Amino acid sequence: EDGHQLWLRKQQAVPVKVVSSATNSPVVAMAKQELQQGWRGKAGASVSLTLKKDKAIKYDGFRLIPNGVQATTEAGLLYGVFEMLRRQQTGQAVSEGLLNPSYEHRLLNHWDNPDGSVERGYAGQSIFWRKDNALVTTAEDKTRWQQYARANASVGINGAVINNVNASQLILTPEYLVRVKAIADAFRPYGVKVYLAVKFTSPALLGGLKTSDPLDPAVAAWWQSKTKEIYKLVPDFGGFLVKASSEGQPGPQDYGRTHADGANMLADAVKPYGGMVMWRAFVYSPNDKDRAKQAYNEFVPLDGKFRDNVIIQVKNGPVDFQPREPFSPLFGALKKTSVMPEFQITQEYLGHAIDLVFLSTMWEECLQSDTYQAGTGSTVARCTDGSVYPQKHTAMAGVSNVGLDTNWTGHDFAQANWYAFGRLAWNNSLKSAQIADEWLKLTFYGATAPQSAAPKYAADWNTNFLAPVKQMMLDSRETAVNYSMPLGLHHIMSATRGHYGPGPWWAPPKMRADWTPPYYHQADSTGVGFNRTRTGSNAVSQYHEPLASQLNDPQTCPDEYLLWFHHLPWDFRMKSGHTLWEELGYHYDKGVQQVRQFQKVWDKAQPYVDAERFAVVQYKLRSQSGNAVQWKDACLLYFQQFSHMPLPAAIEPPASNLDAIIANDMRPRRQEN
Ligand SMILES: CO[C@H]1[C@H](O)[C@@H](O)[C@H](O)O[C@@H]1C(=O)O
Repeated sequence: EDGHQLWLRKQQAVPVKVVSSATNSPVVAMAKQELQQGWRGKAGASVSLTLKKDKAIKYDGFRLIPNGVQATTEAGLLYGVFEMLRRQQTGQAVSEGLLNPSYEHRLLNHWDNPDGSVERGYAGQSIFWRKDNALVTTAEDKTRWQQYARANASVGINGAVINNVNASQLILTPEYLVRVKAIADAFRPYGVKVYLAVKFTSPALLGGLKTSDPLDPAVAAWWQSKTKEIYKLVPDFGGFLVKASSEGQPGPQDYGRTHADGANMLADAVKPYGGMVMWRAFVYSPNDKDRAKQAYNEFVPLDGKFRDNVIIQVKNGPVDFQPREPFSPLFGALKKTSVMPEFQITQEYLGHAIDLVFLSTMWEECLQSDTYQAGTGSTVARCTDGSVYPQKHTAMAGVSNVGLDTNWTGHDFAQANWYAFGRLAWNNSLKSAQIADEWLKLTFYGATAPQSAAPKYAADWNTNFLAPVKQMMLDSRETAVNYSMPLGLHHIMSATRGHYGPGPWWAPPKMRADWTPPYYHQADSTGVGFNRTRTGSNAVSQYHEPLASQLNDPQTCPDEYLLWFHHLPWDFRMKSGHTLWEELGYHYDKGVQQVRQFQKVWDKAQPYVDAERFAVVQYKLRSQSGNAVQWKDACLLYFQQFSHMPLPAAIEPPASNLDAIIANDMRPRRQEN
């Protein structure tokens, strides 16, 4: 029951009078309802909701004023109400102040397919689409979409792309568009807009055209009429998201055109309605053998060539949502083009719905990385929110982890990642510690005791639950890096188990060369790591100075990125004084020890958590602990074949041998990349 309600649990609210000068639109009505359901301030207080011109308020931001909220948009009022309630529920003062969002568009991307499956989804089937093209909207669908939209609104998320970027043309058929409209109708009172991912060859596939060449007038006309059809059903439709010329998806390059040609053609179609095009930079291109360099090479020459309602959507790192990557150099490269970060909330490479990993620290690390685009302080956050170079539009996207599971996200703690994404999209300088603190209080405070419990409960809860569990969350991502891909290792996960668990040894036959080991780790008797320095692929040159030189030199490259940028001998002397080989061993071992520590923390948390969630999380931590051992043993034994060195005596000896581990990994399974 509690888990189902996410961080929005039923409150023991007290009466409140709401005074509003705003017309009673659906959004304003929702703001009132939330106040009445959740008010924990002074009983009988009166709260005003005021719509008023105010130059200091940006986008759908708001002001907290004495006893009320003031905004320029209805959504701003709703966000202001949620902010007041959050503060009441987490014991913070509801002081006055101006709160503006960092980004204009704060979106979830759902990789949901028309058949109800979710690509890289670990929380059950899609909440939007069902098997067998069942497109009739049920009362249950509607309720679920409303709950989903409400959760989004409570953290400021104002848009959702409701289908997979590996898009099917089906989504644009009249039958599917009817359901798109139903979803948009359910979202609207919460200020959440619907967007669609589109397949570039839809004009040929659906419209029967001979080509989908973006410069062909008939193709542009097809998109214009399709766009008109969509806006007729969904007048506030947000726009299109496109994955083009990547992983088998068609794109403008199939017709000898550029990404700009493709994006602009779609941008022109949605422009009259105020729509946006989010064009992904996650491309594969023959422009360089080093995959990490390709997006930059592809898009930098196009800077300034995009319409002003196009945003280039860039994954946080240059390869692919690995447990740790340096930031994508594109963030610091585009000056005349709007650029936005894409984070992955679903844990494709971070233990699916089994491992407890709080991703906020990873996103914070990326947002706070300095690109030096316009001198010191040009962080990724500032390069994307328009503070370094002005951007016509700003946005942030997160690949959602939501599915039909009763707790929405598979792992109870994965709810925190949805929450954290929203909070960071609203305020890109928030600290993960604050986000974890809020989420834990909202989600768990009083779960096993009435919330009005004696002060003693509050004190005990803070010491025995909040402090240790928060620390566990804050340490969890580094822990996952330690037991899976420390020191800059990347893309060494299993090819047979959907990227879960270790697999530095093998890829299915005929797999792309850049997915086939040892492409990413380059382990041999001379050492390990990918040489991206000036003597190697020279990916370092895509970064600005002084960072480029810092990364280029193994003596100054941070340990976290060492093997991302360098191929180093096994006996390379680390800053710690250990050899590289020893250091690897210590990191893997530390990761294992850390998960065991998490198990202890959670065991002690038992009195404060309802039995069901306690047991499930406990069980998952046990699996995670076993999986961490597997990662450690597999990777150390595998790399030892090349290092020919003994493992440090202080680390736990492997529990299994390499042959057995590999045999287990290669057990026939459905092959996935
Ligand atoms: C939607 O496809 C995904 C693919 O499943 C995933 O393995 C990879 O990380 O990224 C792709 C992308 O981001 O487009």
